[in-house]
Amino acid sequence: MADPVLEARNLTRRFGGVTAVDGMSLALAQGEILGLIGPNGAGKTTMFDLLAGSVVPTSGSIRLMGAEVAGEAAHKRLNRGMGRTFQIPRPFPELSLLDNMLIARQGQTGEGFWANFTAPRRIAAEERAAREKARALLELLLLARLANEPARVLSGGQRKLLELARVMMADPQVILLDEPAAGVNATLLETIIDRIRAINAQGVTFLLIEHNIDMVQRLCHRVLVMASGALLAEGTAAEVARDPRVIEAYLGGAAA
Ligand SMILES: Nc1ncnc2c1ncn2[C@@H]1O[C@H](COP(=O)(O)OP(=O)(O)OP(=O)(O)O)[C@@H](O)[C@H]1O
Repeated sequence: MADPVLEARNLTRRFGGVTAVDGMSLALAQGEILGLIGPNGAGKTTMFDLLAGSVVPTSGSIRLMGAEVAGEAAHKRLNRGMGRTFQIPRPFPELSLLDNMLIARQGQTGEGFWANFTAPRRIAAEERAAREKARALLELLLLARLANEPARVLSGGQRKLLELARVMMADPQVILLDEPAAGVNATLLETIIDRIRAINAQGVTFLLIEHNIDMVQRLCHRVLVMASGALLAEGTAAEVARDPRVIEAYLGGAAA
């Protein structure tokens, strides 16, 4: 693969005596939607946390847009152009959607104490631009009519949309999605699939871990299957679904 945006090589993570991720490698091509699936306990969440920076690898390398980031904190990866969502989004419940969006903003001039005195006009212009961007993203994620409502009124699926909008405030080139279908009703699931496609069409690359195979089949260009901390199979959703090793891994997991 030419210049992957994100590449993990031989990643291993041990927790005491348990090897959750065991020499796993993957590469994410610019513009693709890659799915990461596997039976319970396969190591998907740990792999995701390693890529996102919330867990440090025991060994191995992670390159983001060519730079080694394995030892770097999650917020630094956001500055480098990679954002993540959480399986259970936790917006500030009493703040409006718009304010939740503005809080997600990073590195604005107004954050520096002296800037308030030395560059008031620049700060005002930045705030106006951020507000416009937040409104445009709420529009893109179909939440514009709720912009001034407190986040607590949102359903599980709408929270996922808000979280995606918040991540987009940082203009990421890569977004890691942690179970975007979990806790989402069928109608909103369609909206989420449609919006991920729309964002992907703008050039954003996605990696998602997901148990909802229907969503994976419809969304992902390519799928990796993990089992026992390592890569078991790779292909389109249809290819991996008929792979006997994959069927065996899922059945084995179900029987355990
Ligand atoms: N913090 C931890 N401490 C000890 N063991 C852990 C820890 N995190 C994960 N594990 C173990 O590592 C293995 C992989 O877990 P992980 O959660 O990554 O799998 P998963 O594929 O995401 O599973 P699921 O689909 O059930 O969420 C499991 O055996 C799990 O018990």
